[in-house]
Amino acid sequence: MNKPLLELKDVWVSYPDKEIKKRSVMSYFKSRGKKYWALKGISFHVNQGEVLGVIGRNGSGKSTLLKLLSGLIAQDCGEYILRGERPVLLTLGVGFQPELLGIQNIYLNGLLLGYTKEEIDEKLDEIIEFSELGEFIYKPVRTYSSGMKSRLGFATAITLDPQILLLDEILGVGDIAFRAKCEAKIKEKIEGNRTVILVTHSDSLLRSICQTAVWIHAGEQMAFGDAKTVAQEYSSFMKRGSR
Ligand SMILES: Nc1ncnc2c1ncn2[C@@H]1O[C@H](COP(=O)(O)OP(=O)(O)OP(=O)(O)O)[C@@H](O)[C@H]1O
Repeated sequence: MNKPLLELKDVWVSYPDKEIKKRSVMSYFKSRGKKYWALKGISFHVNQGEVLGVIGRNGSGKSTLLKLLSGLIAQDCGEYILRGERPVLLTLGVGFQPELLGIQNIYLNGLLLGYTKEEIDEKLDEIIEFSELGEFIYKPVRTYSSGMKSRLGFATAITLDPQILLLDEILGVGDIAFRAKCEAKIKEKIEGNRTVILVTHSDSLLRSICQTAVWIHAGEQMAFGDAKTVAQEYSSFMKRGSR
């Protein structure tokens, strides 16, 4: 059997202590060098062609995990093994220049994701069609709603087809019809042997499109495995209202 495309082994990630700002100047000096651990010992793997869901409450560390996987930040300790191309992170509105037109942002994002102008030219019509933005594609992104930004970002990243796509709550916005279209496109990626890692608050999304899932709570890994089982554990936990 092939080795996983991506593996984390006991990975820890910290930020400078976020409480420092609130304290006095003296306590700032006393606490210099202190760390806030956003991820504490995360271990999981993703195989080629799998869709992995990352679930957890607000502030649990999901975005931090995606930032780590995309190479935006590095772990303090533990191992991150990548046996493929660097994953491409798609977050809502990140990387958009509000004063540029939608179509210019497609090129900007495409280039930032590492594609050439010719590759983007080739896919441009498909991206615009998928986004369903119509004439808005020739308007500045500052005039877009959050749903429209999400359409543009999703259409660009999914059409350019990276080997590993990271989606940060991108499916939580937009109308039901567009969401269904995105889900269908992700399923198409799975059939095309592409790998997707997506962050969500929705256990039903985990059940419908993910094969495996990781549940993170306050930086700690509560579960990793079959998506339906993890979704079940997460929803019972949420119903109990545990903290
Ligand atoms: N740049 C940063 N500096 C300091 N602390 C940070 C930074 N970014 C995130 N954190 C903290 O790390 C923790 C995890 O944040 P993260 O954004 O990864 O959570 P999340 O699960 O994605 O949350 P949400 O669901 O609300 O988007 C939070 O307590 C957050 O305040």
